[in-house]
Amino acid sequence: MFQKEEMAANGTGVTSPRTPLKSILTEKAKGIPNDSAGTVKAQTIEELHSLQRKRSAPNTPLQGTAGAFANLSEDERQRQQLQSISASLASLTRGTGPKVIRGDPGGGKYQAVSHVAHHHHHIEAPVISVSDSSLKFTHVLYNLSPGELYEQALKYEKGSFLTSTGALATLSGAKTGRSPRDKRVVIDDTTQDELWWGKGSPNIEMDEHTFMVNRERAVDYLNSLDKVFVNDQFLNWDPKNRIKVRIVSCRAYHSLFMHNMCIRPTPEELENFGTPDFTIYNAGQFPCNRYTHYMTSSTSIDINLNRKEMVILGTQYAGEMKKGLFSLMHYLMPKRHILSLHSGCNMGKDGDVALFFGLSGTGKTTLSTDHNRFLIGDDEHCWSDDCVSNIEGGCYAKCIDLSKEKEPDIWNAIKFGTGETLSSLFLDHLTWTTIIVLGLIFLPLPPPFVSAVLENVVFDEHTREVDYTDKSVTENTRAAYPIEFIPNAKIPCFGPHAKNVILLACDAFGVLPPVSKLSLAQTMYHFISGYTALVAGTVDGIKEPTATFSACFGAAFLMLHPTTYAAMLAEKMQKHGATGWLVNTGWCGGSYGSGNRIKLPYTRKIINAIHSSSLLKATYEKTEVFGLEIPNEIEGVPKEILRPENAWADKEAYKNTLLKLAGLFKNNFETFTEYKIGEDKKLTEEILAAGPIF
Ligand SMILES: Nc1ncnc2c1ncn2[C@@H]1O[C@H](COP(=O)(O)OP(=O)(O)OP(=O)(O)O)[C@@H](O)[C@H]1O
Ligand SMILES: O=C([O-])CC(=O)C(=O)O
Ligand SMILES: [Ca+2]
Ligand SMILES: [Mn+2]
Repeated sequence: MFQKEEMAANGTGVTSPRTPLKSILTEKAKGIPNDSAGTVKAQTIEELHSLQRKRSAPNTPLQGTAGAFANLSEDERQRQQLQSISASLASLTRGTGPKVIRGDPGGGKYQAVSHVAHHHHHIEAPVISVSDSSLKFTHVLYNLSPGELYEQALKYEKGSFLTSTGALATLSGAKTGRSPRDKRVVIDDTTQDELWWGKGSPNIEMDEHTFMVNRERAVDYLNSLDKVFVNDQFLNWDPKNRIKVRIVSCRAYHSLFMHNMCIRPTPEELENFGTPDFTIYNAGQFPCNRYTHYMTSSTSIDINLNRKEMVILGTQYAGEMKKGLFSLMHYLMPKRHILSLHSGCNMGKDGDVALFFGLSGTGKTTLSTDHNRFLIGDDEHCWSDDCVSNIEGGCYAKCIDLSKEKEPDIWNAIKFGTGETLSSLFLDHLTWTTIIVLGLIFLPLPPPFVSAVLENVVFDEHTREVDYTDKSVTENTRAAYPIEFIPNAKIPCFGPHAKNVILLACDAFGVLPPVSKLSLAQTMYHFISGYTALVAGTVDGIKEPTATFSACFGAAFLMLHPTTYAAMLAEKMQKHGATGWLVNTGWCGGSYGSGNRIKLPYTRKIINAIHSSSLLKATYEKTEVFGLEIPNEIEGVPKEILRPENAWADKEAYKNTLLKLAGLFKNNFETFTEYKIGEDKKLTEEILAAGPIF
């Protein structure tokens, strides 16, 4: 608010010398009370504009709450927060953190809250201004709200636009998918023994020193900017196993993406945030130095588990951050005997939970988002001794050919607005013991304002309507939206143990049946195989479907050997009596090119029959080669598509294709034949026998 003297000022700081004109008599002067609220309490345009925005710091800790810092003044709290961020951004060679200041360098509303922090971290070195970089300020945009991030994006980031539904459309730059070949993991004394290295592993090694070179490059780049975005957020809805993450990035798009995808802390939670468990330095706009050891391109995504850090150089594809954190969870959770899963998850009205495993584009998001069921999450989960919990706070849907009719909930989630939280509705689905065990208290929260980010979509310049069929930028167009945008999301996002484990494969060969019931050994066989025909686009450079095997339906994110996760899954399925299913969401009646992709409404009917247990009661017939149990009928699904050989016109071609695929399975599994799965040798033998026989 302006002071009296400033009110008299004309906005340039100079008091007007003019004598005011004689005022015209108003109604008030005539003795008529003016009860209309029609006049603004401002003397200048600048003052009027200043009235528009009420001073607040929505993401700063609330005053007067009984947190750890409750006795700290607001100033002291802000100072500590800035100190922590300065420490995160510290150059480890110079031994100091940058001078950080809160707010937008462009003169945003936080300018006045600015607070210099020049603090030492790690190494207590004397302050010598060794370079110009230590003289400049880095402005920190800390946990901005979607509205603020919109303004930042629209003002400063080329390719950012408002779409007709209020979602923010952005471009991810040259990369429109992840770059798994450029992912590196630091090998040290611990990780050398703990992690999965070598053939089939996604973990390409990097030494600590090279990591530090890339880290310094990223940190220097970030500090050279006028401003950086900092998000402090959580992973995992299970409060006992929550992980605190800090994401430092240079684009509002990245900050908004992570705001949507990670769990959003309440102001009180933020107050007690403290030191993050893991930090991402996203300097994706800046390339890595190709002269650096291990670099094979200008892109480098580096994870250092010991330092609890990740560095991104040379790619702005936001999915790298999401999946980098998922890799972290694949390391941290098994250490706590919790299984991390690349799966979707939903729950029926009776509390029956289903997991949907599958590689990118096989239908995890599409099929877990089901209007008749409660969504727990669409992509990343943990299965502990207590519950199945979502790791994330948002969903990431493919939106190529998205249609309002086929996927209404996803379509409607691509907006700017408030989410619906139905937390209280779900209380009766969890027993009180579960609630006590989890130590949870549910408080109805006001629905926050949130917003979807649309990546790489094409829209009409004038109407701003998105054309979801347009692949001009990429096939891998995506929408990232907070989970509250799904009307029947189950918040908090966790539920009881899984009853059905659905393995999704998008079979481009068209020989796998649309659905089959699996024995435990078969479930494990197919889980370890992780077959699909990779659908175009998500992994950079792949444009057409090709057969892929990816252990645990997500080898790209595994940190430990696949058998670790497989053994845990087997144990949990056995213990909780879960049934495994293999669902082909890919081709039928012929391979890719001659047959057609199975219609989504049919797949939904199949999934419904699994959920309702009606499929469990069906009669089955075993197929040759893969030995899969196929149901004889499912209501609403044409009988002729249930058995692939009936759907193929050319029976000979079918048989050949089937054998070809079986051969690919066999080849792929060879790597695993020497491993033991779980405690039981019997299970290992059964799994080996559960593959195709020909
Ligand atoms: N029969 C079908 N079953 C499931 N999805 C189908 C089917 N036919 C077409 N699709 C389309 O396939 C895509 C499935 O993508 P989805 O976003 O669900 O992948 P995902 O498994 O969540 O992958 P990612 O891990 O990359 O997010 C959607 O675009 C969906 O419309
Ligand atoms: O990471 C991505 O780009 C999308 C995704 O969920 C996956 O590939 O599994
Ligand atoms: Ca998805
Ligand atoms: Mn995924």
